[in-house]
Order: sequence, then structure tokens, then C-alpha cells
Amino acid sequence: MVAILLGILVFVVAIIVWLHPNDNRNKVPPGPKALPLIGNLHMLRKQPHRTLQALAAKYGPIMFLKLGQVPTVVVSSPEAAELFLKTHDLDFANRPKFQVVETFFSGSKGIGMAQYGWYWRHVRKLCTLQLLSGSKVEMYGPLRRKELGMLVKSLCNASASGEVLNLSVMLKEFSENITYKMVFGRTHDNNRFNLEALVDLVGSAGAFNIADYVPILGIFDFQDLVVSWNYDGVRRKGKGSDDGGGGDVVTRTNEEVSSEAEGEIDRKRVRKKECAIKETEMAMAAKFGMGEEGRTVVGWDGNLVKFLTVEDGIRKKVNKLRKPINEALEHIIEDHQNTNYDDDDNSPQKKDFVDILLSFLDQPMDPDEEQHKHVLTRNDIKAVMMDMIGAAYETSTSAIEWVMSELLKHPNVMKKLQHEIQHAVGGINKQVEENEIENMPYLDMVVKETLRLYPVAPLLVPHVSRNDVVIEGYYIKRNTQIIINAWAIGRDPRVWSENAEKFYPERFEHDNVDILGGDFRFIPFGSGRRGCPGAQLGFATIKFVVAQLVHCFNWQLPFGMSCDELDMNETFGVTIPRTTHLLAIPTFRLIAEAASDKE
Ligand code: HEM
Repeated sequence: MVAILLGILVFVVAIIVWLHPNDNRNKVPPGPKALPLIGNLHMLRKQPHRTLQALAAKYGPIMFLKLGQVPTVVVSSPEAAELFLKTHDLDFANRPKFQVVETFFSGSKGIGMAQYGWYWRHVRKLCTLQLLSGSKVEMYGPLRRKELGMLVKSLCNASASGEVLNLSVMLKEFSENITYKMVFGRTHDNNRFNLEALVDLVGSAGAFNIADYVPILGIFDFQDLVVSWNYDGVRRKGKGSDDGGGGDVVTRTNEEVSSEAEGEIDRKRVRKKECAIKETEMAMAAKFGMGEEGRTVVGWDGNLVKFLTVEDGIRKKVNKLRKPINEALEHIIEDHQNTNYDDDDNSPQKKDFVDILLSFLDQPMDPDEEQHKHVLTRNDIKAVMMDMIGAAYETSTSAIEWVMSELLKHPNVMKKLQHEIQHAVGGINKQVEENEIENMPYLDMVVKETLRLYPVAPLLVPHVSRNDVVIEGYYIKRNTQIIINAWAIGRDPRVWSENAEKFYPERFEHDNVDILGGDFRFIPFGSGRRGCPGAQLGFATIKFVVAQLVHCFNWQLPFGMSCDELDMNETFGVTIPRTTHLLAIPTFRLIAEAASDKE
């Protein structure tokens, strides 16, 4: 009898719990209150990685936000990152379906933004084994050596006349050349191919697009809102832009740079004026709806939307770019199919990424797989080419720029590094060889310390949950976007002690932390299934370039600027480059003949 009564009691309690769930199904992670329609978007401001760090201090390392209509969980501690990227890796292995990617690729092909599944697994495997494996990284060694030799040569020429160099621009060009050559076997300035459009698209694909977060606004096809996130009066743009970030000025004398600085002030004034006009337009648009014809303006929060012009909305822009990009990629593929590389002695390495991918064209992606008989198509190859350019293009430049900035700010670290390299290379009568890098532990620490403070992708690339998951008692619904704040994790004083904000490479002296995703205190390349497959290549390139620049030259800041005066502000985007370009004066320090070593 007692047993029956107990049974009934348990049954009744179970029914009550089921009807009134005070359980995990309702317990979302803590977070700030969301506004209708825009949710918490207005809180992100210009530096979302910093804002999210501050919010996490209040709400905890697993925090819930609503970005527009998109439920989002922000992860800000190593322990939490491990839960999402290791323990429940498979549950969070999807990517968001961004409008640009969907529009351009008509359904996410390639790797970076592809949905988790059979297709992604096989394309990723193909790239990891055939393009980015250790042996392939080695195979592209001569290319890195040659391009770096050319950079050293041009720096050397400039240093002879004591010029102030725009190191940011030079590094960008170097990185562009090396990436294009590795992927396509040619440089971007080969005008048979319209690659500028490709770079433009890659920029749009990475930009914040309001339509992804508030779909109803998508019908207006606004230009990317990252314009406002990035807007700070000295916004950087790509090559040849007129906003002070142009790629046309490579080397300048002190005088030229001073007059340019004046020009910059003028440009800032003009920009301020333009912004004021646009803010008026916004206010009018907020009141009356649409602005003048062909130009839409919108505004609901002064912080989030500084200005928004729509000469070409993202969708329109992508549609316009689709044809020239497709033509450029087709040209490249045809050119590869028609080239007999045995006759081409100028080729630094016989095979670039396109050659390798073409050798798998029309073959089953997995011959052992009975169920899926997908063969590698031309479209697949084009998507991978774009992925590789997009992923490799800005990442290394930004990292090298930050290492050089920190070294200029800390001359004692620069000296110590020069000393180590000189010892490993055996003097100052020759340039660094890539195989000597393994004997440079301090270089390793310097690069790690820089990536800790400036992870190139501060919020990684968003993940999306594939299932309903309960983590730490919080219920996370399927299709929730997951943002990992790698920037906040790298600066967490609980992990890195009170001097977490300080550049101090020696912290790694007795702590050989795995930078490639095995240690969640430090994840500049992400971790797990969606972690960066180019990490080894990226890390090797950064170290080689930094070693060469530091070994071949002494560096100083221009105009008698002190180390403390060097601007170290970052601009938020998919990557976090310096807000202002890095200017410096190099002095060649090797015995003269070594300059021509790598011609
Ligand atoms: C300093 C250099 C680099 C850094 C810091 C970096 C960082 C990252 C990060 C943070 C992610 C996202 C990880 C995640 O979502 O959890 C990523 C993904 C990716 N990276 Fe890199 N990366 C670098 C260089 C490269 C290079 C050189 C390549 C290839 C040539 C590359 C190819 C990729 C690809 C294809 C993905 C997407 C992976 C996927 O979604 O499955 N990366 N990278």
C-alpha cells in the first residue's frame, strides 16, 4: 500500500514538474535586458569585444544576449570556452547563415561559413591534407623566402635614405602578394584578373550586416553597419582609398609625413562635417522614413548607427560583384588548365592551391563513401579559393603589425630578440633561414604574447548550436549563435595575473602554452572542429617575417616620438588591425652584402 502511495506521489510530482518547469529548459544564461526588435545590438558600440568583456564581468562567463532577433550566447572564460569548443564541440559546430554568403555562394559552400555536415567535413579534409598540412607549409617555404627577401630589399633601399616607412602598407602588400601567389600562383597586380572585386567581397562577407540580425530591415538592403562600429574618424580602408588608409603611400620622408599629418587633420574636419550632415539625414529619416532617392538613412541609437548611406546595399553589392569575381576565378582556373608548368622555370613552386585542387576536379570527394557521391566541382574549387584568400589575407598582416608595434614600444624586448636571433643565425652577416626559427624560443614567446593581447579575430568566427544543449545548468536552444570572446579570455587577470594587460613575453618562459587550440587560456586560432586549419601556416609566417625584420634592421619611431606616444588603439571588425598605420624608420644592420642575399 505504502509503495503504491509513494508511486502515485512520484507520478504526481513528475507531472507537476513537467507542467511547471522550473528546470533547465527555461533557464537561459544571465544577461542584460533586450529592447524590442534590436535586442541588445545598441549595447555593442564601437568595440564589441571590449563591451562584451565589461558585460561578462557583470553577468558571467556564459551570458545571454539578443542581437536583433538572434539569440546569442557570449563565452568569456577558458573553462566555458572548453565546454563549448571541446566537451560539446559537435553541438556547436555550425555557422550562422549570413546573407552575403548565402547570396554569393547560393547555399554556403567552401569551408569557413559552410554548415556542419558531410560536405564541410570533406572539403575541410581536402584542404587540411592537400593544402595546409605540415609538408605543404614546408613546400611553400621558398615562396615565403622569396617574397620576404623582396620586402627586405625594398626596406633596405628606403633605409639608405632615412625615410619614414608606412610599415602597415608594406606588410599588407607583402601579405597580399604571398597569399595570391600561394593560392593562384600570381600577384594581385596582374591586371588580367580583376581581383580587387574579390577583396571587396571578402570585406563585405566579413562585415556586420544588419539584415542578418533584424531580417525585417533586410528588405531595405542597408550597407553594412560595421561602418558605424568602425567609425572613429580615422577609419581604415583598403588599398587606394582616400581616407588616410590608402595603399598608395609606401615610403615618405619626415616632411612628407608631417604634411600628410596636416592633411589628415583636414580630412578629419571634412569627415566630421560629413558625419554631421549624415546625422541630420538620419534624424530626418527616423522621423520621415526614407531619405532622398537612391539613398536610405536610418537611425535608432546614436551609438550604434552613426551614419548609414546606401549607395549600394550589401545584397546589391554582392549581386554586382558576383559576375566579375566569377569571371576572374574562371580565368584563373582556365589559365591553370592551359599552363604546362614543366616549361615554366619562373614558377617558385610548381604547384599552387589551384593546381592542387584541380587535380581533384570531378573526382568523388570521398571514394569510400557510398551514400554521398558528390564530386568536386568547379564551383567547389572557386569557393575554396575564396575561403583561402579571405582567411589568410588580413590575418597575418594584422598579427605582424601588432608584434612590430609592441617591439617598437618595448625596445628592451626588441634588443633581447635581436640578440637571440643573431645567436641562432650565427652573426649579422646573413639573413634568417626559416629552419633556424626553431632555435628562437624568445621569438615564440614574443609572438604568443602579442596574439594573447591582440587575437587577430577577437570574437573568433561565430558558431551556432545544432541541438538543444544544457551547459552548466543553462538551456541553450538549437540555432543559438555562440560568440567566443578570445580577446577577453586573453586578458583575464584570473588567468594571466594582475599584469594581464601588460606586454610581457617572459610570462611564457616556464609555460609552453599550446597556441593551436589545445589550451583554452589562449585561443587565437579557435579550437576544435571549426578551429583554424591554417594555424600552422599562419604562425610560421608571422614568426619568419618578424625574425627577418628584427634581425635585418634596427627600428625607431619617427619624429622623435617616444614609446609611450605610439598609438595602440585597435579598430574592430572580423579582425582587429591598428586604428592608425604603423610608421617607423628602419636602419639596415647586417653587413652590406647580406642585403642582396634573397634577391
Ligand atoms: C595569424 C593567422 C591566422 C589566425 C590568427 C587565424 C584565426 C582563425 C580563427 C580564429 C578562426 C575561427 C575559429 C573558430 O571559429 O573557432 C579561423 C578559421 C579558419 N581559418 Fe584561420 N587564421 C589565420 C590564418 C589562416 C590561414 C593562413 C589560412 C589558410 C590559408 C586560414 C584558414 C582558415 C579557415 C579555412 C577557417 C575556417 C575553418 C572552419 O570553419 O572549418 N587561416 N582562423
